[in-house]
Amino acid sequence: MNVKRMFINGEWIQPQTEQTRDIINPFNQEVIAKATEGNQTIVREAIQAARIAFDTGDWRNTPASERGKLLSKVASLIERDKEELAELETLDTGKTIVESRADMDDIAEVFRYYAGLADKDGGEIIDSPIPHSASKVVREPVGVCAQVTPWNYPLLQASWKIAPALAAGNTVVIKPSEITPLTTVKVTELIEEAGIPNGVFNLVLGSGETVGQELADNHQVDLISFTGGIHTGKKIMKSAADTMKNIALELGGKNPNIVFADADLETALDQALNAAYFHAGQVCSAGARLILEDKIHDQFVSELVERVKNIKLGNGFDEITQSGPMISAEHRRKVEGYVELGKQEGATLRTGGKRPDSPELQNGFFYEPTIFTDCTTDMRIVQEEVFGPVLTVERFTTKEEAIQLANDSIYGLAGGIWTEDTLKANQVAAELRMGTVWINDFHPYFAQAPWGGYKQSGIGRELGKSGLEEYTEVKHIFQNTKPEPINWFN
Ligand SMILES: NC(=O)c1ccc[n+]([C@@H]2O[C@H](COP(=O)([O-])OP(=O)(O)OC[C@H]3O[C@@H](n4cnc5c(N)ncnc54)[C@H](O)[C@@H]3O)[C@@H](O)[C@H]2O)c1
Ligand SMILES: C[N+](C)(C)CC=O
Repeated sequence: MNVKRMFINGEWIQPQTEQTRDIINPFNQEVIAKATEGNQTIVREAIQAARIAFDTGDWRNTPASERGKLLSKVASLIERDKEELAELETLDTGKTIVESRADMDDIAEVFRYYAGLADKDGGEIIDSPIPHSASKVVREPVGVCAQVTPWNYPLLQASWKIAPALAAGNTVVIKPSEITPLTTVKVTELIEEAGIPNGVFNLVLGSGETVGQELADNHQVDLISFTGGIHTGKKIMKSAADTMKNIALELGGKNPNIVFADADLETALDQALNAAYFHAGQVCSAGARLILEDKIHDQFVSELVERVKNIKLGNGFDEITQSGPMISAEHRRKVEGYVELGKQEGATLRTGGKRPDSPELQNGFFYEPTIFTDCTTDMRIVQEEVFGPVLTVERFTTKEEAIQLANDSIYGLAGGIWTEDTLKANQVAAELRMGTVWINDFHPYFAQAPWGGYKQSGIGRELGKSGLEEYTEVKHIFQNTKPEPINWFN
C-alpha cells in the first residue's frame, strides 16, 4: 500500500523513520491508506522552509494578480480531478458521494473566489491632517501561517484557509486531521502541479498532540488558523499566547433551529431533518436544538419521528444512502455516552438511541438518528456539542422566550428561524448572538459570505472579504513631503 507523505520545501519527504498511521474507512473499517506520522523535528523543518520562503520575499512580492492566477489553476485542477477527490473524501469520512461532490464544487469555487479577490485591495490613501504629508494604508501578508483542520469536512475546511492565505502572499504549513488526510494530500499534489514555488506551501501529517502542538508553539509561526473542537481551540489559544501569534479559531456549535407556528410547516419539517442529520449530524452548524412553538410541538414532533425512522443509512458510495457512519469507534462511543446522559437527565427518547440492527451496517460506525423531547436548557444534552445524529427538542410560547432559549448557550455559531412573518423573522435575527442566521433555510454557506462564530464558537471569520483580511496585517505608511528641521531641542 502506498504511503501518503509530507510535502516540505517543494519535495515529498522520505521520512527517516517509517512510522505510519492506518487510515480507516468508517463504513467497513478497512485500511484504505497509510500515512507518514510526523514528529517535532519534521514540523520544524516545514516551518523553517515556510519561514525562508516568506522572508526571501519572492512570493509576497509576486504581483497579487499572479498569485491569483496560480489559485485559478488550482481551481481548474480540482475540477479536473473532482471525481477522484470526491471518492477519496467519501472513503475517508463515510459521507455520501453526493455530499463529497458538492464539497468539491464548493472548494473549486473558494479557490476561484480568492483568485479573483487577490488583487482587489491596492490600499487606501488617507487624508492626513498634517500639512505636506502623504499617508497610505496597505495590507501585507502576516507571514508563516500554520493551518490545522478537522475530519468532518477535510478538504473544504482546508480550502477556506489555503486559498486566502496564499492569495494574500503568506507561506503555509498545513496539518489535516490525522484521521482524514487523503484529500489534503491530493490537493497538495495539485498545488505542486499548479507551480507553487518551493517552501510556500508545506504539508505535515500526524497527531494533534505532537505535530499540531508544535505548530501552535513554534516561535517562527506568525498565525495559527484552527478549525476543530472547543477544547483543542482553547489549548491552541493558550499555546499561541506565548509567542503572541495571530489566531483564527473556528470551533463548534450547538445551533438552534426555531420554528414558529406560522411557518410553512412542510418545508420546516423537511429542513429540520436536513439541519440535524446531514452528514450524520457531524457538522459544526448542525441544527441540533429544535425549538418549537407550543401550538405545533406535538404534531411537528410526531411527523418528524416518522420521517427520521426512514433515513436510509448505508455506504456513502451507494446513491440511495442518505447518511453515512460516524467517523470512528471512539466518536460513536462519545455519541452513545451523550444519549445515556440525555436519558439520565430526564429527556424523553422518541426514536433511535442505539446502533442499527441491519447486518450490512455492522462493520461500520453507524448510529441511528435520534430524537429527544422534553428537553430543557439546563441539560448537558442540550448545551454540549454531541456532533452526531442526536436532536433535542425544546418548546416556547412567545417570541422573546424563543430568543432567550436560542441564546442560552456558550456557543454562537449559527441558527435558523422559520416563519412567514418577515418582520418577526428580522426581529429575531437581530437578537440572536450568532455568526450566521438563516431565515426560512438552514445550512447555506458560500465563498462570498463570511463564516465564523460569536462567543465560544470562535474568533475571526473565514470566507468573504473578511476571510482574506484574516491573513493580512495592516500597515500605515506616512511620508513627510517637505522635511525640514523642527528645532524641538534647540
Ligand atoms: N466552526 C467551523 O467552521 C467548524 C467546521 C468544522 C468543524 N468544526 C468543529 O470541529 C470539531 C470536530 O473536529 P475534530 O474532532 O477533528 O476536532 P479536534 O479539535 O479534535 O481536532 C481538530 C484538529 O486539531 C488537531 N489537534 C488536536 N490537538 C491539538 C493540539 N494540542 N494542538 C494543535 N492541533 C491539535 C487535530 O489533529 C485535528 O487536526 C467539532 O467541534 C466541530 O464543530 C468547526
Ligand atoms: C462549516 N461547515 C458547515 C462547512 C462545516 C462545519 O462543520
